[in-house]
Amino acid sequence: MEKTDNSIDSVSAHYPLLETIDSPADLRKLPAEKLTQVCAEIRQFLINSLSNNPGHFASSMGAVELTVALHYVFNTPYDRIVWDVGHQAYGHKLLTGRRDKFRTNRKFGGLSGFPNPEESEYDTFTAGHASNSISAALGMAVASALQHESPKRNVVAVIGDASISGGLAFEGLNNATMTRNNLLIILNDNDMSIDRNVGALNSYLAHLTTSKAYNTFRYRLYRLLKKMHLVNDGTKDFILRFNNSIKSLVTRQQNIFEGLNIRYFGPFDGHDVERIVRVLGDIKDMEGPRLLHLRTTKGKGYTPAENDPASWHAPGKFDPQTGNRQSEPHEGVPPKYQDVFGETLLELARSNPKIVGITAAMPSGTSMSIMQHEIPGRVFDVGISEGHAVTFAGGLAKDGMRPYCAIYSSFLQRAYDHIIHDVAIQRLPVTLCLDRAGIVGEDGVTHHGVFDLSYLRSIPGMIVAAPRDEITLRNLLYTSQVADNGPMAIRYPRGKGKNPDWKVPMKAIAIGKGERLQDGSDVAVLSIGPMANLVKSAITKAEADGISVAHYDMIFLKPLDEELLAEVAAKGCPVITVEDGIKEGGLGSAVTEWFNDHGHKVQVTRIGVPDSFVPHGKVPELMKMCGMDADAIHEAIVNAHKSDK
Ligand SMILES: Cc1ncc(C[n+]2csc(CCOP(=O)(O)OP(=O)(O)O)c2C)c(N)n1
Ligand SMILES: CC(=O)[C@@H](O)[C@H](O)COP(=O)(O)O
Ligand SMILES: [Mg+2]
Repeated sequence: MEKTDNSIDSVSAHYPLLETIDSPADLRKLPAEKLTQVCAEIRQFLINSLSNNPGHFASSMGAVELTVALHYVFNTPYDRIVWDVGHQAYGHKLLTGRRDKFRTNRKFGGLSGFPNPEESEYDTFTAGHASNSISAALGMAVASALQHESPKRNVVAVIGDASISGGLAFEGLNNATMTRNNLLIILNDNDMSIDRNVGALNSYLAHLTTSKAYNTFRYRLYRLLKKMHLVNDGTKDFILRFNNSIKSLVTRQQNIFEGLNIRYFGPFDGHDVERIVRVLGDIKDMEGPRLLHLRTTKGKGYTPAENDPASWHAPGKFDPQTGNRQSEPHEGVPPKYQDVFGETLLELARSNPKIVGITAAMPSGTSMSIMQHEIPGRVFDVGISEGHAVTFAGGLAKDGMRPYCAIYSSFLQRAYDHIIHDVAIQRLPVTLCLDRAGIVGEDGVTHHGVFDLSYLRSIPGMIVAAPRDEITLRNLLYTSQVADNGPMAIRYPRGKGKNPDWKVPMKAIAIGKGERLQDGSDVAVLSIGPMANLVKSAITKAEADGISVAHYDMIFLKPLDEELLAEVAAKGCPVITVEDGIKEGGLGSAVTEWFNDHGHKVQVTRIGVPDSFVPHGKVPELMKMCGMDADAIHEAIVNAHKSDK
């Protein structure tokens, strides 16, 4: 495990109460009046630690009180807390025995930046992709009821105001009252996604108020009935309906959750820890699904983050005293791929009025914001709804528009059938722009975009392309709007390219045509995407060893360049395929199948992500671990050459 420079962080600072808490059981020994101090110490710890070893900041800062209250009131880990997305769970990590390891957060071999059941029994479910907590927690609550667990197990889903708008969350809510369960949903409403939160539910939540008088009346009524032993399975529904009618009278609005028969409590101040503890104590033992609505401030307790929560979602290193963030040089530096995408799309949209942009809650992350600023009427932020985003694009394309739908590769996994059913079968000209393709680094196992080549290749009629550099990305984006070729996916990586001078005039690329980058006779390397750069370094080394290597950039995984493959087969030399995706079903598979299907006996070595889930760490560390770095490619060239002799 890598040793971290920890000079100014948590170790040197003093946290008198936090240091006594090695598990939630220690927290529960404290009197409730001490919890405010625990919260303050957690915040200070996060500021000190994350300023030096960066990660997700603002969400965890805003969730401190609810985290402390949950571990204080519930008997974790027996009771389950399911965190949605999981980027707000750093406080939870600190309270559950991982304070001393927090300096390794997001580092290779260190703590995961998200809850991870392999890391701790307190991390009850995989988190990273939004909106799964209600369904997962409901499953756990139902499992507990079916198995008549004793003592009764409480199950809590913690979900943000943006994540609850995802389709999967709605499906969970819809199903929540259909079975016997003891589910509690905590809605952590900070009126923010990563960027501004959007959508009708967001506006609804912003205007949702419940009178104090009503809340007090209901608690008292419930407590009284409980005391009189009148709350049981038979009376529960009646009480709920009675409550709802009173509430409609008092508040003059139908509560959306109560309309679904989920008891609603709130909204309460999510930073008043003692109050949250009291409310949780009151509603903890109620039967049936309940939702507690807490209003919180993203970045709470750190003024720069409160003032600009979007920039402080994951701010990188910063000075804890001033809030100054480490700035990156701009002049003469290669651009980020996302910015090449964003600026090129704007350029194309200026001259093609049919072009529209779609983002699923990631305008900044995908740089769709660039077009959004200049042509807001033609960019749609549809919220966390990758499936809807794709089907919506299908509808737009069906009636004449040219949608560019920019989604992180791993999040697009949520929309697989939408791609097939709502786009590909109808051959609609939707361009899927897959950002963060390949190994992404510190976000880890849930976020690596390594499955897309494989899962898109199997879809009939789908064009699947990956540029090796910024200029090819521009040309592919240009190509996808000049003719109607049906659906096209263009995948590109996280981070920067190589070429500061990328803004050259665009030209169309022939669909399904690769490029010979250099000729050679001993070994042929076929790569796709920016892996071409590593291949180039490996070839330079191999040439120094006296091996003559041909290098082809396939550009398209589908359709395959059959002429190019025939040329390679005719060489009669060993072939190495190189891709930054899972080997099963990707470029290596496609090339092997093609040689086999066309009767060519070619020895193929496949380099790519092995058949396992890749953890978190720096990209070069993970590439090395997967046997995909320049050294591994060089070694494969040398071995292939040897075995051919
Ligand atoms: C399926 C999916 N789409 C997009 C994302 C990227 N993403 C991570 S956090 C986030 C915003 C979450 O907002 P919210 O649920 O309100 O939590 P907050 O950060 O405000 O606490 C988004 C869009 C994701 N993790 N998963
Ligand atoms: C929690 C989440 O899913 C995002 O915040 C993600 O960490 C963003 O990663 P990028 O830094 O690649 O935009
Ligand atoms: Mg939010």
